Amino acid sequence: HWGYGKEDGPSAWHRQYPVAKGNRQSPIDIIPDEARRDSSLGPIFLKYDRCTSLNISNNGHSVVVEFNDSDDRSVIQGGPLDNPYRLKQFHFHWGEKGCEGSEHTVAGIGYASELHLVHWNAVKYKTFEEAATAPDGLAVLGIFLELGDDHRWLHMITDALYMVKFKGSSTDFKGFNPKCLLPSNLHYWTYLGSLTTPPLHESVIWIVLKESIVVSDKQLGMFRLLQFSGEEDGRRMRMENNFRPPQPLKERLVRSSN
Ligand SMILES: COc1cc(C[n+]2ccc3cc(OS(N)(=O)=O)ccc3c2)cc(OC)c1OC
Ligand SMILES: [Zn+2]
Repeated sequence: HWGYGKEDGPSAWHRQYPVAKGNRQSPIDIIPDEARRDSSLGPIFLKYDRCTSLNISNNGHSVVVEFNDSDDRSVIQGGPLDNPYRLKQFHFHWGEKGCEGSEHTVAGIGYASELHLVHWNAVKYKTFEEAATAPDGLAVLGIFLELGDDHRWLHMITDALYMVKFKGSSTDFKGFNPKCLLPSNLHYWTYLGSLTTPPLHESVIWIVLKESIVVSDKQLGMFRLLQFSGEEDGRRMRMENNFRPPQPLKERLVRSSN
């Protein structure tokens, strides 16, 4: 199975997932000076007020909070999107030290972590699975985390991590609204890309926020208490460095909101 180690990590994924060498892979290094400012790109709107979080779980690659996506109660819309996309889950990627851990980089600079809010096009497709294989099926909002003071709301997630320490563990996680994890400014870069983990489907409209949020090293350190491995697995494998490095931009254009 795939992972982030030497043998099963990102450089080996192409063997089982040949699309890893495709033309619209993610993440990428975003170069602000080369992004095209596009006046037709309006603001994005995050309508999360009626969102319903369900559970938090450890899937052996990250910690994931899933939402009820049976109707349009929580959606992202506007910006490069032709219609609303439904929030399905969010998860994080992080490193073992503060200078790397994000998946996207900005002019070669990495952040300590990156939050992905995964949405799917329920107008055109019947299920997440179907959308996940369509070129306009998913919209993932990427938010950079940098180190500084404690984030005032992140404790709501880090306080629950001890309950999902091992791969395959899950627990109720109701009443969490990810709006509290957004930066004050929603200016963004956008480009066409892929899932950053296997199956690496080239089905993602990426929206990466320019402004990062600030979390403390103590808070991020709590994520490193998670394990890649299951409770019964002999070898303990601390969950860290679960990020894919930037992929070739190929013929793509990165656009910038105003
Ligand atoms: C619920 O069924 C699925 C769950 C998942 C779970 N999943 C796997 C990998 C993912 C990678 C993601 O990539 S990222 N890091 O770019 O956000 C986002 C959501 C993901 C969700 C994937 C599927 O097919 C792609 C599924 O349909 C079979
Ligand atoms: Zn991700």
